[in-house]
Amino acid sequence: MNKDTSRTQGQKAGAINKGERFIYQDDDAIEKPFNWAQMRRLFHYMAPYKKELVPIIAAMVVGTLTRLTVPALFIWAIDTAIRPPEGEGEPSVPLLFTLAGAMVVLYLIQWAANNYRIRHTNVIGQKVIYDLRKHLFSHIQRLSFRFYDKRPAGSVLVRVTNDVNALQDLFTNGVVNLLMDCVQLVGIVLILLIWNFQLGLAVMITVPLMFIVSTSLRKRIRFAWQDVRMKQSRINSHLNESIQGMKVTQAYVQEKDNMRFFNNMNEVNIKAWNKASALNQAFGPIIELTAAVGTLILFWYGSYLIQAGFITVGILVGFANYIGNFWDPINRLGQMYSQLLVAMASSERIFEFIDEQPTVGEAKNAAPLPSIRGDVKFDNVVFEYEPGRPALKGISLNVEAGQSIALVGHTGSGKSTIINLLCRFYDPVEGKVSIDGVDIRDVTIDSLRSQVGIVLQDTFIFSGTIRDNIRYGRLNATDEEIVEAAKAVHAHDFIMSLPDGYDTQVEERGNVLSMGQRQLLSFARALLADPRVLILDEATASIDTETELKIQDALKTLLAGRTSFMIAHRLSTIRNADLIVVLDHGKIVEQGTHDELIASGGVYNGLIEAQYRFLSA
Ligand SMILES: Nc1ncnc2c1ncn2[C@@H]1O[C@H](COP(=O)(O)OP(=O)(O)OP(=O)(O)O)[C@@H](O)[C@H]1O
Repeated sequence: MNKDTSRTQGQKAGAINKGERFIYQDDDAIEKPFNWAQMRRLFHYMAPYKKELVPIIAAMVVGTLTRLTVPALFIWAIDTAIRPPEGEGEPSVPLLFTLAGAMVVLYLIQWAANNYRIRHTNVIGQKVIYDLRKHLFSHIQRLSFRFYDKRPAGSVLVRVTNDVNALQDLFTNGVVNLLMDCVQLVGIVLILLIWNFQLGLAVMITVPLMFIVSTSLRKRIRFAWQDVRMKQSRINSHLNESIQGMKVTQAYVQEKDNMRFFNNMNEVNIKAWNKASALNQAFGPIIELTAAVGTLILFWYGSYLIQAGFITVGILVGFANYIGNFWDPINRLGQMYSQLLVAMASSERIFEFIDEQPTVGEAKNAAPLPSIRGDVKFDNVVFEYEPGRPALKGISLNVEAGQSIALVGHTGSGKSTIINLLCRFYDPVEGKVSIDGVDIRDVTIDSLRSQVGIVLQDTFIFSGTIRDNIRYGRLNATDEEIVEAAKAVHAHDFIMSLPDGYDTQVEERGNVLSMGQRQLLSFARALLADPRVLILDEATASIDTETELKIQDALKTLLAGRTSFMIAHRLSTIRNADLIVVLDHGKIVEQGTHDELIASGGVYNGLIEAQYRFLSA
């Protein structure tokens, strides 16, 4: 069973149980005191709506003032129209009716003002949430691969969805209610103290006591909500992984085990939620008890003051009325405080992402990379994903524009890493990568990546039409250009055989398409983008000879006139390359053409022989 380990910064609460199949690392717990700077930062998102807030605040002030005026009319009615003190006139029914009419008018004004306030704060709240989510998403899109290496997709998802949603209440009505309650409280306190200072103090004597008790609850509530978010994040990470890996789960009949694991997480989540919710609820009874004691004091001390002739009956009724209105905002402020704590926990998690800087940053004076020819140079490049474990150990490579390079080597030898550096998904620890003699760290990332095309082994198909998927290569391409590109890579025929041709809807990841078809689509996408440098991670899955021939032919079209780097698995692709680079444990151990390398009888020759042996076995 999970232990709650989410208390200390940097502490990983990840391991579920020794020997469990899935191990998730929770996000680091973020432990900071309630901090106004962070709240100010959050409220900064409301700044663009300052003007729209003015009439809302005006409505709030009008609503509060009318609410505060009504008890004053009660006192007037009792002390003047119903039971005037001896010698100060007679009871007056017309005055009573006038005052009742005035109260009705005040109630109507209050109703209209509240209506306006609620409707418009909701609209502004939604806009703020929209902006915050947009900011967060656009920021995480810029974050480097290192950021994603460390986090399961589900935990990133939770911050953009759940954590932002958790701020919804705060922005839709919390902020304005907070202001309203503060104004109401200050108003009531002033009125009570002015009417009768002693009685005012006496009924409010319980307030400090309540604050002392509730303060001790605050810290626990904050941690409890933070814990809930972490447990939810863990569920989401698992869910995300389970859905992605559903085929494997079913193929290995792991549903039961998966279910057990999920139940376990679900249970832990419910417990965390119940704990936080119970702590939250504790505020209510504390307020009620304080209110009851306050009322007792009012009637006990108030009766004494009436008897002693210090106050009138009207004042006592007025006090009772105000006191009724006094605990409401205090109760709401207590709840609001919990809401603020929830928002605090979520905003900490959101700002943690927003403050994350891309490790692959853009130099201050980065200029756009001019149109390139396609000369690529690796200059003694050293790289490590994790400190002390170099994945590339001094790679030097000189590639002329238009050359095709095949990267070969055992699994884990560093082929993909070379490509990751060329696209600047990571930066080298030592040495440099340059294109046309320009260090790629000195140019803007957009200008670099828009000239370096990449076709990945696991071709990503987005949900949408086939046409949209090809157009992803160049968004302003015309329909004709799309068809032309598809024809050039032999994708046109299979596309036309689909029910709606280019308008056929494909689901996320393109599950309805075969491996070969997905490859051809990605070739069309790359051809449309027309990059000078093309990177190709060749799919290893064996496909039928006819598709293989089509792919070979499509490749020829795709590679013509470009510098290309291929992580090549097919012998035909490797053989046709201008230069074969053989990697082993992060080092280049051989390079040359196919014939040269075979003749030298080294590592490459061994790899090819092994492949032949495997095929003929
Ligand atoms: N994101 C990562 N974080 C940490 N280490 C990594 C990461 N990606 C790769 N590595 C490590 O870096 C080394 C080189 O990996 P790389 O992916 O470049 O190999 P490869 O030659 O492309 O392998 P394959 O043919 O299996 O795709 C390996 O030891 C691998 O474990």
